[in-house]
Amino acid sequence: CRILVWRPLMLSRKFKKQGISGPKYRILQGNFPEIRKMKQEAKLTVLDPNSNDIFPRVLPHFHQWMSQYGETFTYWQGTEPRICISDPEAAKQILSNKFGFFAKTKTRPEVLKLTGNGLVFLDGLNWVRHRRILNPAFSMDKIKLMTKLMVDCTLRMLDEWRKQETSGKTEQVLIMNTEFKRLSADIIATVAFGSSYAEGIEMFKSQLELQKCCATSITDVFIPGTQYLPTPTNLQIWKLDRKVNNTVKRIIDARLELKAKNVETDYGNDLLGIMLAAGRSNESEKMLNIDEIIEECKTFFFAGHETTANLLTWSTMLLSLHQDWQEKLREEVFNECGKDKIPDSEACSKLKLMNMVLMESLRLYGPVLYMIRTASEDMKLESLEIPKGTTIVLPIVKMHRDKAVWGSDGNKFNPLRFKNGVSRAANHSNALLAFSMGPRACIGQNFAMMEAKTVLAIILQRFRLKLSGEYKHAPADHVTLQPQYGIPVILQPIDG
Ligand code: HEM
Repeated sequence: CRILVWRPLMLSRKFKKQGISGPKYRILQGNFPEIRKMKQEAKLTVLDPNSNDIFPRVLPHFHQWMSQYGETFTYWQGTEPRICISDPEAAKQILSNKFGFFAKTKTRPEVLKLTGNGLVFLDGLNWVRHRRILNPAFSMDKIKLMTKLMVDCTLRMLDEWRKQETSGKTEQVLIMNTEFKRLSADIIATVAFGSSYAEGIEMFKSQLELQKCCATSITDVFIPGTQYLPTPTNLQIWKLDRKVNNTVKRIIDARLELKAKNVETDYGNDLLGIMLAAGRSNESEKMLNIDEIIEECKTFFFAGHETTANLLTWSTMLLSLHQDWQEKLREEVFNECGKDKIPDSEACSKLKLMNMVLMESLRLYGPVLYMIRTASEDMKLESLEIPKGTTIVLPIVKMHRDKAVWGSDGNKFNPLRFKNGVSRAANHSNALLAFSMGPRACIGQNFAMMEAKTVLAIILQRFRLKLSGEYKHAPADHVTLQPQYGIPVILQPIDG
């Protein structure tokens, strides 16, 4: 009674007193029925490829409620009270809070199966311990060493493309989102876990299926306990989870075996090696147990491949659409890396224009659509009083194109806005939240940027890219931002 009726009533009143309202609460369901309906309708639309105004399509419920109730509004995710806030200063206060007052929001069990209960969802001392152990795996020195492996995986993908070429044809059409997902799965499997291409692809396939289950269930009411019922969806989720766990265990066992047979003197200095070494630590604050290692493997596999694949996908779409920028980047790649030399980390760090294009791509088509935090105490946020237990939603898709923050061309593709650095691109220094900010900012940011630059440099050296006439511009919320109908791109060999 308290959760279903009393709390929603009291909280709605508390917010109303502060001049904040939103769609009406419905017992148990909250606003799920409206969210489902609006999302289904939005998915039927197709946008003009030149339009970057994707907010109404991707998060139609937020768009609708903002126009009805104002930029700050409340809504109900089932019985969970949520407040949506788009102000970058408020976002900064939330994300930079070091005392855990804006904690990670508890997530649904099926999402945890997909992402693993690792760094992304941990909180408190557990998070501190994990982050301290894992940080060294992502130092710039380590990432530079990883670049060579990233190159090898990319060249392997190009070999595959060559095999698929139809004889006599110089051009070929590829569905770039699929290609990049496979590639980034291969890269994270090789670079972070030292595993084989086959194992990487197996993880990628199982996680892709799990992601489909999550994308459909996320707008259903969650009743605690139902995750244990043998429903067809749960049976499917359990099966996929078992597959993922088995693959992870095989990868871990292979590494332990190398050490046991004295083929290697330590566990290796990649992410997996660092975690396994922590597994042997005698100091509790430097120690990870085997279950924690398995969960972290799932987390890094998912977070490490899905997001970067999206960055590559949308950047390719934008470069295919903006031929002038494609030419500028190719020229830069030729100047810094040469026409047919394999790019290394040093050359890639000199690609200033490419960096600007990637930032603009992350602004307009960043993989993470919104971030959420829960107030663990009654909190004051600027003039707003946020009651304990309220979930705060930061709608990145909306904030990244806010004309008041980014200027009148907020919806336009203009990489030059980043020419003086990220902090000067808008009228708030933390306006770009693609990698978040503060203590919980993305641990893999440098890794992702190095991977994106390496892969794009190698492709631009060899191909001209053009969008196929089949392309339908339909960015959609599938846990991350995905092209609903894929991104078919025509690749013309440069020397062809
Ligand atoms: C373009 C690529 C990427 C984007 C846009 C991105 C974005 C983000 C964002 C927005 C967060 C904060 C989420 C939140 O607090 O709610 C985050 C956290 C995280 N990311 Fe990334 N990410 C990317 C690539 C990567 C890669 C390559 C890895 C690993 C290899 C990675 C691993 C993580 C982890 C483990 C966290 C949790 C950090 C913590 O809470 O301490 N990400 N990422």
